[in-house]
Amino acid sequence: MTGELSPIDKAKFVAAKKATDFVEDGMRVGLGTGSTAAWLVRCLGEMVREDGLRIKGVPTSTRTAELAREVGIEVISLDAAKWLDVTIDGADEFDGELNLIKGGGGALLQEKIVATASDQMVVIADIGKEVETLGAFPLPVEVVPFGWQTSQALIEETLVGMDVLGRSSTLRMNGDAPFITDEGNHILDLHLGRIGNPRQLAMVLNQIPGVVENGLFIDICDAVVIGYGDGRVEVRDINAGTVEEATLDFVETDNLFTDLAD
Ligand SMILES: O=C[C@H](O)[C@H](O)[C@H](O)COP(=O)(O)O
Repeated sequence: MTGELSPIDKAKFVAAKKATDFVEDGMRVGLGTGSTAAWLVRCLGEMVREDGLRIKGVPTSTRTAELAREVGIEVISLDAAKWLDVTIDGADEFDGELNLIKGGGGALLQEKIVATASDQMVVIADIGKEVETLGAFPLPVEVVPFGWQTSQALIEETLVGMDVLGRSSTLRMNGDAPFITDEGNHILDLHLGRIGNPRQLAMVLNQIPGVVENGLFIDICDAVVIGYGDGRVEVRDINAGTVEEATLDFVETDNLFTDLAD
């Protein structure tokens, strides 16, 4: 892809670019999934090819694994890495405590496993992902295909006792067929509107038979790099309690912008 980027792509790009500050030579790095994470993979690939950065990447989806290999990043499995220095990933929503909704692209299971096996998780996002209260974005829940409608009914029943606005859910589709995750499961999107107690909901959902994992990431994220369409970035570190602001230049190269992942 060449030419002028939209403000939202600029915001995603500068967040991803700034987040490369968290990556040092020799690190084992968890590579997220989605359009923002794709920018990160491309930026890291460029650093590998042009600056000699040596990293081992653990991808969170087959899509990211393909892109990482394509841009020159050495890819290893999580079991080979055992533990990661940092994972950098996108999010669908983040709140003031850096709790997240993830899974809009269906990769939440591998993403949560990889993020929790890391010393640090850094989220990269455009400013539109920040919310006061999680829940406007439908919460993805990964369920096994066997008896998924029973799991769905149990989930909706469980939501009656929860601090949420809505309780309906829909099976995610891919055209005419159910969406299938990398682990061969389905995704139910929960239309909750507002999640009053995300910590409680995350625990309760995972007790329901058939539920594999949910897209609430509680106390997992350490820092967020927020991008704006004009090139500004803000790095909020929840542990250090610091906020850093900067402005990045756009350096559009064919290397970085060809085959932009969706
Ligand atoms: O399953 C997908 C992931 O959780 C993504 O990181 C999330 O959906 C954000 O994606 P994007 O950067 O494309 O908005």
